[in-house]
Amino acid sequence: MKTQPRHILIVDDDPAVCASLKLLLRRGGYSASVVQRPSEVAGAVATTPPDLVLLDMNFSIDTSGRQGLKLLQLLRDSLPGAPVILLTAWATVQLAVEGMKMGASDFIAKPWDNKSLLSTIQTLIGLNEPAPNAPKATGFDQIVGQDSAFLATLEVARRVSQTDASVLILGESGTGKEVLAEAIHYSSQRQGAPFVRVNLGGISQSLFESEMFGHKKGAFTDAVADREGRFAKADGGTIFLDEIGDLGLPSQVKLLRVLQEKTFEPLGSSQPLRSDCRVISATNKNLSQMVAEGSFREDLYYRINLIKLTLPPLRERPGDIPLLANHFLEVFRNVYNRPGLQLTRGAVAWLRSQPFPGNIRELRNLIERTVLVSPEDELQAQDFERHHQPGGDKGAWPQVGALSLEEMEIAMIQRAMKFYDGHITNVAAALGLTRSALYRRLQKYGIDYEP
Ligand SMILES: Nc1ncnc2c1ncn2[C@@H]1O[C@H](COP(=O)(O)OP(=O)(O)OP(=O)(O)O)[C@@H](O)[C@H]1O
Repeated sequence: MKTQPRHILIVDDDPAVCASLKLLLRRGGYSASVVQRPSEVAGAVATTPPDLVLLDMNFSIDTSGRQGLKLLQLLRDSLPGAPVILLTAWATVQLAVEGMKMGASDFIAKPWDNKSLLSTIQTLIGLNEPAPNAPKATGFDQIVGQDSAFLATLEVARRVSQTDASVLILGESGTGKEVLAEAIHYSSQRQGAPFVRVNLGGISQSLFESEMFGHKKGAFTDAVADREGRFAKADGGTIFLDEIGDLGLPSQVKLLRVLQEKTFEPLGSSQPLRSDCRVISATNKNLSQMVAEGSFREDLYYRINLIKLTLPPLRERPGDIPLLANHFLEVFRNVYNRPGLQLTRGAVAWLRSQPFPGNIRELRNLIERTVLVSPEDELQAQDFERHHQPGGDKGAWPQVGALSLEEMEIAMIQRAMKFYDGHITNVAAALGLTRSALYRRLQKYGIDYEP
């Protein structure tokens, strides 16, 4: 059975823009029609309801953009289900933001990039269609969970993995944001190209440009050689912008420009480079609140979240705890070569009852710690209780610069010695050391112990 091509309406008063968009869309397999006068939009929509609308925001009769917003309102009222993409000039990004608030799906700055415009259209139209019976993508195999809200999020992630749509993943620390970003990448067409993770919370403002865009030798005092930035490394693949909520305002504007224009200049070079990379961002911050408070740019917020995926905290899906616990136990059976490892029913019930503020990471770490220090293969509730440090996996690290590595090592050994009442075998196992390596350190740092 041959399916009808999807229909797209172009609303723009510039005949040259209309002609080139129409050609592009037809080549992309869509049917397209054009309306150049605002007064004709309602009629065109009524005659052939489009699946998607491309709407210019800068009509020459009204440079303020009001005309565009009025048309957007009309389209939202008459075609509530059809996505609208706004076409704007770079200088009028604020206008696009207003449009997004009124329900537009995305905005594209003129001059647009053909490939990314087609990919945005494909994504938005695809989201409105029933789920395809495509085989499940392999990148998702390692993701465990049955909770219905969680599965709904995974389903959207699976669908968008096949597109180049920008994705924003929200969720508390340890809920699996990075795992999900990787799954999207490894089940996309880009799976053969790099997945480049950047922890934006860990990059100082002064290093942002050199880290992201690279630099030429001599661009600044320490630039002793050319250096490739993260955007160049991610070319053809996916860039994962982790902790994007921690990015300072001056860096936000630099990032927005690259995402908008898909080009960047390494420091010390005037030669712009192109990066064809898919952008996935993540944060545990409340970005919309940050936008309201002015600490996160609204235009950047809309640029990165064509698709927003929210991962629930583990305490909201306690039914998944037994599944995850058994999954991790299987991992550690293999890693530590202990095929007999088992969880008692009591242990599963106890794990289920815990709030796990550090989410899945905390659960995983607790299981690993308990496996490491328990001589028995059958793990009981008490074994877990003993090694549980509620919230201890979340934010327990000292500030950068507060301690040297050596000081941290000493503090950790002292803590473990106290925790196990000086029981050397347990302390060594908990720290991942052999007994003799632990003795060497105890002597080196002058920590008291009973031989
Ligand atoms: N659904 C899941 N199934 C199996 N393992 C998971 C799942 N979600 C998370 N994990 C595991 O939990 C740990 C934490 O996950 P991840 O690093 O993706 O979290 P995060 O949300 O990115 O955390 P942060 O915000 O602190 O960077 C990892 O070891 C990961 O393998």
